[in-house]
Order: sequence, then structure tokens, then C-alpha cells
Amino acid sequence: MSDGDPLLDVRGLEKHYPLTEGILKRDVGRVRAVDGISFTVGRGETVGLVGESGCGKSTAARTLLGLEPPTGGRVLFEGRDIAAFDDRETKRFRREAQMMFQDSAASFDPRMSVGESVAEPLRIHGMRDRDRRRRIVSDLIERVGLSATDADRYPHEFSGGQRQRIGLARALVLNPSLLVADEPVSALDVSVRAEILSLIESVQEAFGLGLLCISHDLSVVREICDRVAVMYLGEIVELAETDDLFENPRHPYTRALLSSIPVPDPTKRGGGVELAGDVPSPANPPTGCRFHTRCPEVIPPDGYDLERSEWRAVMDLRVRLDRSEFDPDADGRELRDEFEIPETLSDSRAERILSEALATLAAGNRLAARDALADAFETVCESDAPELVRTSSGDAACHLVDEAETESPPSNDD
Ligand SMILES: Nc1ncnc2c1ncn2[C@@H]1O[C@H](COP(=O)(O)OP(=O)(O)OP(=O)(O)O)[C@@H](O)[C@H]1O
Repeated sequence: MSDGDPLLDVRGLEKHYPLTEGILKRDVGRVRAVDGISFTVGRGETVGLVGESGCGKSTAARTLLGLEPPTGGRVLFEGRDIAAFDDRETKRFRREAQMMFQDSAASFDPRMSVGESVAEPLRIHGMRDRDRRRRIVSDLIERVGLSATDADRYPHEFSGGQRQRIGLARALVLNPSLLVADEPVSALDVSVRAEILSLIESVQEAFGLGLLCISHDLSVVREICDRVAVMYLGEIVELAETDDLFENPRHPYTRALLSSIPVPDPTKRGGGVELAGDVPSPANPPTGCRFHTRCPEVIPPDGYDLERSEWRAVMDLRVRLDRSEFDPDADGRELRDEFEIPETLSDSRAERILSEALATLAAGNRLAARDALADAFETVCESDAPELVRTSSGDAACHLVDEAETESPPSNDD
């Protein structure tokens, strides 16, 4: 490893799963769980990976730890490709890179004392001396805020928060340099979350760990991360220093996630944008920007003068027509009501096209209505996939990011 190499360097990582059908398991497509993500974690640095459930966070974690082979891309640890490791190097990587789960201690053998469970990785990695193992475990159990005598108790005797402390002790027992914490506090009562997060932070500092903290909850990563990567449908849409991300979010998805964080003071951020609809399937992601089917700020096509909300409503109708998810008996007025499209669009040409399409739809011709709307209202967000570009406050992949203020494209070297 040279001094300039980050501890972990993930480059264009992909993990696709085959989508099969029938008893013959015929290959009918791919689930693009992780679809070309790049980021680094430095020694002693804490990086967050956030996004809604199903966006590929856990798959990314398993793949970058080498627990599953990637479909594409590379993972470099201390500057070396983990795919090229020999047996000895793989064994070392397994010691150096540890994972902590949502309820880590739930996976412990209920018949073993937690001390034995925490010590197990030491035994597996060849430490024969029982007393030495016990000393290391007692020390760690105290460092995570329990008492050394707790080592003789069993997993069911502990609360959720205590179990996460024990899970952390086990993740640290081999003295790793990288810790991947997957939803470390989401199984816990709100009252103990802050305690566990501050424990993770203090342990991370004391051990000089590179930490990748995975969470669906932005407020969790805000607490402890230096930088945050926001994932949507297998891709990173924004990557920035934590303060920049929270003060000046560049991607509409980040803005929407931020506005869904509950805040005690309703005059502050929060309660603003609402994210409509479900996350689309990673087996069939939307074209262009994958977020365009839900984006509150989806860019209107040139040549129309529409309010943002009107345009979003028309897009919602288009998305549902595409998926054939609407009541075929509904008339034009009912569809306008359902999609919150005003009785008359503010742009007269757009209104004429929409009325004609609704009439075509009412006549039972969904495909013709869909195509007419697609022809007239195609947005750059559906036709072109935005690149991740560097801005003054981090990297973002959105057509709205002002080209004039973008700097050089992000590279993996920094
Ligand atoms: N072994 C697998 N085979 C097929 N599809 C999978 C497999 N593992 C994950 N997926 C799919 O990949 C996508 C990403 O899943 P993943 O669990 O990584 O997301 P996540 O962001 O971690 O969500 P969650 O927080 O709910 O676990 C999902 O659509 C999931 O169904």
C-alpha cells in the first residue's frame, strides 16, 4: 500500500442477480442490485451509504467485503484488488475488514456465553491460548461499556442496545482496520440509538477505523459520518461531505430524503417534499435518470410553460400508463382527479395534447395514449442518464446541477 491509497477503494462495483422463471430456471433478466458504484473510505474516515430499502446498500456491503463475487468493477483494499488476493492475503483481509449487523448478537449461538462468541473469531484465526483470548474479550467488553463479568452471560439476557455493544465487541476482536456497520441502530429503541452511535464513533476514533455506515436513515449518518454517499436503485446519485450534503443537497432525491426526516421545529427543514410512489424494481430500472419516475423536480420538456406540480402530475399519469396500472374504466375527469392534474393545464398546447390522450385512453387505446404523451412530453430526465459530476459541494448526478458550476469529473483517485 502506498501512502496515497485509500483503505478501501470501490470502483464501478456491480452486482447483478439473475432473474429466473419456471422450474427450468430460464434466465429472463437481471436484478441490477448494485449498478456501478464508486467511492473510497480512508483510514480513520467514516463514510455513510444511505438510501431507501432495496436500493442495494446491503448487497454493496456484502460484495465489497468479498462475501459475494461482483458482476463487474473492482474493490481495492490498501491499493490491491481483493479479487487478486492469494489465500494468505484473503485470510488477512477477513481479519482486517469486519461487519456489524442490525442485531449482530442475534446471530450468536444461544448456547454459548457471549464471551465465547466474541472470542470465536480469535480461535478461528488461530489463537490457541484460552487465557489470552479471555483477557482480550474482557477488555473489549469493558470498552464497549459492559462489565467483564457479562462475558459469562448468554445472549438472551441482554437488551437490544447491550446486544449491539456485544456485536461491536465481536467485530473489533480481530483488531480490524475497516468496519462495515449495516443498519447498526435501526433495530433499537430511539432512546438508545444515540448512545450506540456515540459508542461506535468513539470506538472508531480510538481504533482509527475506516468505517462504512449503512443506513436508510439520514439522521443516523449525519451523527457520525465525514462523507455521505446517497444511493438510489443501485447507483450513487450524490456523494459529499456531510455538512455540504445537509446544508446544500444537490440531488432532488437527497432533498426529498432530507425533507422526510422528522424535525421538532416545523418551521425548519422537513415536512416539505413528499416522495410519491414505490421504488421501481431494479430488474427493470427506469431509463435516463432512474429517479425521474418519482422526482418532484423532474425537468419539463422544452416548449411548454407548466407549473412544477402540473408537470409532475402528467408524469405520474405517464408512468402509470406505462405500467398499465390504472382503472381502465375511469374517464378523463376521474383520471385527472386521481393524478391531481388540474381541470385545465396552464399551457394551452400541453392541455390540448393531454385532453386528446385522455380521450384516446377513454376509447380503450392505452398504448396509443401512452405513445402520444411520450412523443409530446419526453423529458431529458428519461432520455439521458446524468453523469456524476463534481460541484463546489460534492458530486451529484442530476441534469439540474448547473453545468457552469461543475468542476472536473470525479475520479477514483481522490
Ligand atoms: N440474492 C439475491 N437474489 C436476487 N435479488 C436480490 C438478492 N439480494 C438482493 N436482491 C435484490 O437486490 C435489491 C437490493 O437489495 P439490498 O438488500 O441490497 O437493498 P438494501 O438497500 O440493503 O435494502 P434493505 O435495507 O431493505 O436490506 C433488492 O431489489 C433485492 O430484492
